[in-house]
Amino acid sequence: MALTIGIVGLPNVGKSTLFNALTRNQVLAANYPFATIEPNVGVVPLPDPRLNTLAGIFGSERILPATVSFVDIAGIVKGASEGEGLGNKFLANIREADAICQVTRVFSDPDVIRVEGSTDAEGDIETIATELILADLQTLEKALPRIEKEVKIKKGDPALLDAGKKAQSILEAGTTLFQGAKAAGLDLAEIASFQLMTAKPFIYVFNTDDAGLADTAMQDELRALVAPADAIFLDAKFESELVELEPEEAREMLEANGQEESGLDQLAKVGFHTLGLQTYLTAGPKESRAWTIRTGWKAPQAAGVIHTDFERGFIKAEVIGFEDLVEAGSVAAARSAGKARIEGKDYVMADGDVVEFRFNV
Ligand SMILES: Nc1ncnc2c1ncn2[C@@H]1O[C@H](COP(=O)(O)OP(=O)(O)OP(=O)(O)O)[C@@H](O)[C@H]1O
Ligand SMILES: [Mg+2]
Repeated sequence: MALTIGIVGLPNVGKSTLFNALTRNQVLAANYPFATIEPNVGVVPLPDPRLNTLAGIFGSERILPATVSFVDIAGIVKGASEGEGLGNKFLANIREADAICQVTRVFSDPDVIRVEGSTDAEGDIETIATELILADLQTLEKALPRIEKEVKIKKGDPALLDAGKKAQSILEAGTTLFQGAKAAGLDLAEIASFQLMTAKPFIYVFNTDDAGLADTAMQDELRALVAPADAIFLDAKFESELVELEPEEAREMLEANGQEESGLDQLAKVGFHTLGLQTYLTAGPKESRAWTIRTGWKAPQAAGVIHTDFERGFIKAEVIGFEDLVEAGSVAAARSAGKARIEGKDYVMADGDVVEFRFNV
């Protein structure tokens, strides 16, 4: 499962700077609006120290972490739905994303230009939300009449039409679908095929500076503003410098800055949390590898991520919890300590399960 996160925000707020830090890339990040025109896509391995431990136990030749793709697009301005700035057609590049990461400026550097109409974080968040709502409305205005016609000649799905109309009225009231669906009795799964932007889970990244990282009162305020969505506070410029350093140096820099973990690692974790994802692990002499699944998935479904044959021919799984395996020191020792469990098709996977699937082909 390739997890994709689309990055949105006003122009010149640090989206590409964040993207570069995330992907160790060198796309143009510059102090003028609309530096980004064409989208940038980058794949980021998800840091997981458990894989190094497993590779040690199994003598694995290589490590394959789970990955997250990030898509950095142009900035959106007020009126984008009517063609202001670069318009909003470029949003198509994040239609298929699993989640949206909204970058909001809270750093104060007066040398970095704010686009017209941008004043504070709250106003900026509202501008972006409004433009995404308008873009979704445009999508529905195109799609619904077509479905309506199909339904009339008994070719379309009336339930889809109903769900689409419900979505339309939520959006017309100025609410994002993610926030408004539940109260309106709309199941987001029913409108998945429209690929609406505001139906996706949101993660808010507040791009700040040293002063902001230390200002917990400001952080609490912004966190409350976007709750129940997750909020992350990081200095994208600092993060992009951090990734240039050797890991040891980077750790020292972080410590000197009073941070336990880089903003990027936080973002990866929060992304997983927001999307209800977790990883399970496989290991052997060839490779130690992490696999991304949804929380609550059962063993056969999890096996299907490796290969569809694994799901179809699933017999059972031998499962050892990561901590148990480390404590025992080897699979054989874990087995004799009774820590290796044979699980059937109804087993609900836990994060950090080390698994070997048995299947028929
Ligand atoms: N935390 C920060 N503190 C100070 N300056 C920053 C910070 N983050 C980014 N910047 C600066 O802000 C400017 C704009 O950054 P960037 O190009 O990443 O923005 P963007 O959102 O991608 O803009 P666009 O929509 O035009 O592509 C750059 O000069 C960058 O160095
Ligand atoms: Mg950019």
